[in-house]
Amino acid sequence: MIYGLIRVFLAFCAAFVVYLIYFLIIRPYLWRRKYQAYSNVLVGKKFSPIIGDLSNEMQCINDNKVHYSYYKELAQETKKYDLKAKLEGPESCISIISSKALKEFLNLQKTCVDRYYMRKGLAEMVIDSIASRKSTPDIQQRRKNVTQYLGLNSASKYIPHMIGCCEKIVQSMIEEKDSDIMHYMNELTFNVFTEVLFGSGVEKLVTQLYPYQNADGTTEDITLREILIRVSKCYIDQYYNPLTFIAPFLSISPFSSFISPDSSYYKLVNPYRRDHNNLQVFKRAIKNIVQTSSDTNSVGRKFFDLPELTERQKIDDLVGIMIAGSETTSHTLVSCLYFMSRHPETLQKLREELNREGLSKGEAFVENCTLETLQNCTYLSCIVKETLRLDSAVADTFDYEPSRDITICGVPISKGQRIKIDLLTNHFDSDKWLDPEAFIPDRHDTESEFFKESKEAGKVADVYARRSFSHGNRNCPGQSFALLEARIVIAYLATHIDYEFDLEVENEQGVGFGLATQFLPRIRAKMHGQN
Ligand code: HEM
Repeated sequence: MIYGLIRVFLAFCAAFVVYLIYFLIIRPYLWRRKYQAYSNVLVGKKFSPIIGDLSNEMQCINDNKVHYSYYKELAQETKKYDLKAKLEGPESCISIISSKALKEFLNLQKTCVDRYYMRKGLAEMVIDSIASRKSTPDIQQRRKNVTQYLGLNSASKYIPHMIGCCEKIVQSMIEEKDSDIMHYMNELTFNVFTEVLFGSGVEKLVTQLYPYQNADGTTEDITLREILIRVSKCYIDQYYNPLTFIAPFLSISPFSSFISPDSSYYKLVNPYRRDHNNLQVFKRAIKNIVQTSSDTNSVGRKFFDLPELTERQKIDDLVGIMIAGSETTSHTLVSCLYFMSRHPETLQKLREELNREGLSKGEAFVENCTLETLQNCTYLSCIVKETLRLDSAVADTFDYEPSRDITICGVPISKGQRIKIDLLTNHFDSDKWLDPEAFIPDRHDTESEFFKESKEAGKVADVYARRSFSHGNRNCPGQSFALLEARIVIAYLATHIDYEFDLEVENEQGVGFGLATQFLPRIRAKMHGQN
């Protein structure tokens, strides 16, 4: 009997080893070889089992510095191709690079390309949200709700609230003198969102402390904002954790594709179990905030009152928006401040424009900051656009998949293959942008000298050369909100503070503040115009 059991156990171990060899080495190797045959597909120079082509990303994260800089470095080489065949760990992914490939991809979206049901990284945090689901009519309706509640016209009523959030942050930054700017921008975008989503009177609730389990087993009481930042970072780390790819059954149920995702939470070991528990603390608190908020007109309440959605869908849509909207915007703000600090002439020019439009320090700012005034501030828009071009918060989109075998630019792509849109390479394409690595906001102003110079040099950026918010029927529905918020915050900070970044950071080449960056620069801020 005992020998029988040992034999079964050994047979199981042998089968697992064979599975690992096939899954980690043979399958990725064969996939890579398939695409090496196509001259318009970029395939990594060397085959690295297990980590695949993630080595660049991992190196950047481990070096605790420059993020996405490898996209810039490789852009001139990458842009020669239509597609990139990339191994993310042992998992394969096709990246859409050229404008031609993107056009074909968007065309296929109309018939047979849709979201891939992603169970890793940030998507795993909100598996019942819009972002992880196929484009069924109800998902399209849920996307419309986001644009309707947070689109430009609806969002403009939050301008006074956004300014109020800026006032508080500036006060704290000046009091602290030497401050962690990422932390402050996170706090700012989080505060903006909480009031927009949960209405007035939630401040007490969002400053309340909640238990958070640390990796060392201790429990700490922290705010919801801090939980969201930490949990998001943990889920990004899960994405790069080899266990997530090698043994997915440790983190999600093997039956999740067959049964309702509602029953698929299946966290066997840490960090998956711990991260999941912390996330549930956050979600329960969000539900409680919406249900107990006295403001029945809040966006959160509107989401909650939609009768056709399950409670999980409602919560995941809300939390999804908080993740998609607050971290991306805060990282963009840090980037923008950083570029203006490196190029003081741009900050000076911006201040002159704001001054002309009556946006100066104090009450004048509050009085004059309207949608119309902001729309007159061309240079302000250019600064935000140029920041998004040079340092997009995300390097590629969520995943897509075809429902049948397809070809893009003559390259066959099998049914179910993960596909993403590369969002950065085109931003550094020297055929489309003059001096692409430089921070030149004027390039986005069709009236500017630099724009004319670019045109004369034959560099004209087509619509697909700007990709920060992606394209197609699953692009970012929060674009207007993000751009409005970024313009208000940058205008407010430019008129209210003088600031300096750490010299060490200022002198670093290729600095970036994309989502998984480990860069936490400090700035010294004082009231604008004071000694
Ligand atoms: C600078 C700020 C932002 C950037 C750079 C950004 C970028 C993106 C990108 C690249 C995607 C993926 C699109 C795709 O898969 O093709 C996305 C999706 C999404 N974003 Fe944003 N975003 C930002 C701000 C916001 C804001 C403020 C909101 C909410 C108001 C938001 C809500 C969403 C949602 C809900 C999705 C999923 C859309 C879907 O799957 O249909 N984002 N965003």
